[in-house]
Amino acid sequence: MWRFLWPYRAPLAVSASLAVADTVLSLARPWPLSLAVDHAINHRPLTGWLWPLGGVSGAGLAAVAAVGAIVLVALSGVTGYLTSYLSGAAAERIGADMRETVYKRLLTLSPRFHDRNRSGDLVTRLTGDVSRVQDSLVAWLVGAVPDVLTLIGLLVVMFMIDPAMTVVALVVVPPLALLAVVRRRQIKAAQREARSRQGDLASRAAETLRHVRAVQAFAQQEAETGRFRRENVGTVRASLRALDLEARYGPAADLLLAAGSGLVLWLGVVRVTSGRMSLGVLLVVLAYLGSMYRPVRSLTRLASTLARGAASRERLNELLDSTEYVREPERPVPVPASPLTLAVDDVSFGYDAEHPVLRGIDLTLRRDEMVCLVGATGVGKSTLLSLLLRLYDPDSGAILLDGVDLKDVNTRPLRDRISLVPQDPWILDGTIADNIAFGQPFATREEVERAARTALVHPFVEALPAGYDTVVGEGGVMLSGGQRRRLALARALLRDAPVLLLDEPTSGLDAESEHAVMSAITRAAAGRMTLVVSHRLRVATLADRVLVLSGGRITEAGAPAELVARGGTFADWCRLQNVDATRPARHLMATG
Ligand SMILES: Nc1ncnc2c1ncn2[C@@H]1O[C@H](COP(=O)(O)OP(=O)(O)OP(=O)(O)O)[C@@H](O)[C@H]1O
Repeated sequence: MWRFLWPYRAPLAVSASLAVADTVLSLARPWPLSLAVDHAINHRPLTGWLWPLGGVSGAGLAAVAAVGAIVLVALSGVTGYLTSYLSGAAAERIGADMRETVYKRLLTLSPRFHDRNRSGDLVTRLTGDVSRVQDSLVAWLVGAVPDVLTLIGLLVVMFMIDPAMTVVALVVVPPLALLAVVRRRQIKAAQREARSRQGDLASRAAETLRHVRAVQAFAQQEAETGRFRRENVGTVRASLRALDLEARYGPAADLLLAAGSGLVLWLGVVRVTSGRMSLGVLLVVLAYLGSMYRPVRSLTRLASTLARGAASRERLNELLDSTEYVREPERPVPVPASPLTLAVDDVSFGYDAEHPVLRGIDLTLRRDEMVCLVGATGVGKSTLLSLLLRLYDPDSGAILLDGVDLKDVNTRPLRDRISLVPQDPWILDGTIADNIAFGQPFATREEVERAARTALVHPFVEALPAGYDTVVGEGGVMLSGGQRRRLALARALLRDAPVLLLDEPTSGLDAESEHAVMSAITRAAAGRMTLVVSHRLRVATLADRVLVLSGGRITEAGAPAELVARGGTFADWCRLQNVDATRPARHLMATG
């Protein structure tokens, strides 16, 4: 966490200095009282630093004491304001930096990490936990630092006035410290549990709201509300446990402090009555004691805030310290600017060690070639695309772009060479133009429109009142499935990358749209390496080669007509889907 504090060392140092000034002012605050009691009322001689007031009358001394008290409070107000504002502003900025760092890290962490963690919980960490750490920072700066300084100052002055009484007042400190340490540990554990419950609750709410249509279609509102209620109650219970620990802590600390005050009062009265201490000094000592116990008490209360912050800090550190991201090479090799081949060489991969998904896959993709990977659902087709994008690294084997292993290049330039049309076209809540330009933010409107025309987005956009500036809603809710798919295709085309990966590009389209998208793909594939993954075998008729993936291996490979002639699985599937793969469609599509 120190790296977040370091850039704000100047304002933090200024506010710490002001806190010292505030401490000095608060140490001076009881002295006007002593001046009034011992000198204005009891007419004790004015010695030491009070000699300039030698000739002043009793009433005059009382007025000096009153004005002094007001000036001290006013100055203290100014330093207090500046300390609060400067440290609070620094904490806000530190919080913003922290949020940005956590967000950046979340975007870097590999899909493996995101597969394990629920997005609602991650959002809770990004917002709620960062705020709590920020609160604890403010508490440190505005609370702990001035309190500790005040305490040290008070102890020094009290020790100078009366060492024995100071030692008596300090008797309660060791049990208080023990109480703080034990309670802090318990509160932190309870707060961690509460935060994790809150994260789960946010995840459930986010997931349900994202799929609210399904919830309504299956009439599950009641059931979902019930499930939410149970988790909500669990969250409240966890928070109450933490609250209970925090609430018990205050009175226990107060009791210890009261015991200390009682002892000092008794000793002070004995000393005043035996003439070893003036009443004014006793009043100052008691005022100091009150002032001393205030920071001690607020420090004990602070322990709860800090424990809460510590629990959140642990949750953030889990993200910041996570090493679950695709490693960038130490000495990266440049990525070929316009590669000619993409080769998968004996690649095996599984999401976990026990369940291999791909075993010994070999495939080569050449420029201006379209390869179609077909296979049953869940066989690992999309997984292979993820490996080509280096979202995961293969367990064995290598993927080579013009002979360069993907592990030896930086991910950013590698992904710049690849355009992906994902199976589930991801649409963000913005305009159609924003969505098309997502991977190419500086594209001109002409370039956006050109990609939109190729991907057959233009015809339906023209019919919309705001055209390319139409806002499509969260997840593209205002578009049909087919429109979303075409939008994703336009986005991929705009990137103008040498490698084009298409995951089920024609699923969910009617025959006419399928034909149109196939013709768009044909035009987009010109001069590129294109790998299409599909169930729909009509799209396979576009390909130069078809690969059949079965049981994690490639079991058939060849031109579509060749595979039909061989009479294997592909031929059977073509028969089932009523597709004639003996006539290559790519040439027909390209010529319109
Ligand atoms: N993130 C993941 N974590 C664990 N297992 C996964 C993950 N993604 C996919 N799988 C599993 O890996 C296997 C291959 O999944 P993949 O999505 O690659 O199949 P697919 O051939 O693309 O299927 P479909 O045609 O239905 O899209 C499946 O058994 C799936 O359950």
